[in-house]
Amino acid sequence: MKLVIGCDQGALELKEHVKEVLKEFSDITVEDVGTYTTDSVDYPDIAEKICEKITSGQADRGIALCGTGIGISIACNKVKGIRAALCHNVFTARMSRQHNDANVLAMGGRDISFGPATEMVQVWVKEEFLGGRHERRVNKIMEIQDK
Ligand SMILES: O=C(CO)[C@H](O)[C@H](O)COP(=O)(O)O
Repeated sequence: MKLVIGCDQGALELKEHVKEVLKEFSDITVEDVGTYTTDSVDYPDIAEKICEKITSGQADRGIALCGTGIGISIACNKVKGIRAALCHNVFTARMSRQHNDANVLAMGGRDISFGPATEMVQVWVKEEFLGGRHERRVNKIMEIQDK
């Protein structure tokens, strides 16, 4: 799986931690689209970079990080084809894959500590979409963006 990851200044340390976690998965490659310093940036710009990688097929899924995860998830969800899930624990991370087929995991660097983030990422990259009734609902979500 090709993963793209990005953050603003509110989640720089969490991004570096998540990249370390992802090194344990030999079948996952990670592209980091920034930001790379503590200088202030605008999270919608990072969201666009992450989503462009996914919608162009250069990445399968993404991890989007800002201070709370809220802004960057809102921005990602403006992009057609993106289902960004702002998750706060292992349960929501798992459900975002099983029920929502989320292709972007959003987390807050000022909210989630490294321990929970480790488990959330480990679960999220491996969990599969269950399909069935959930597929019908996800399809309806995707139809909304075409209205
Ligand atoms: O969480 C965020 C958006 O939802 C941002 O990371 C946060 O607003 C950035 O704040 P600051 O400019 O003070 O670093």
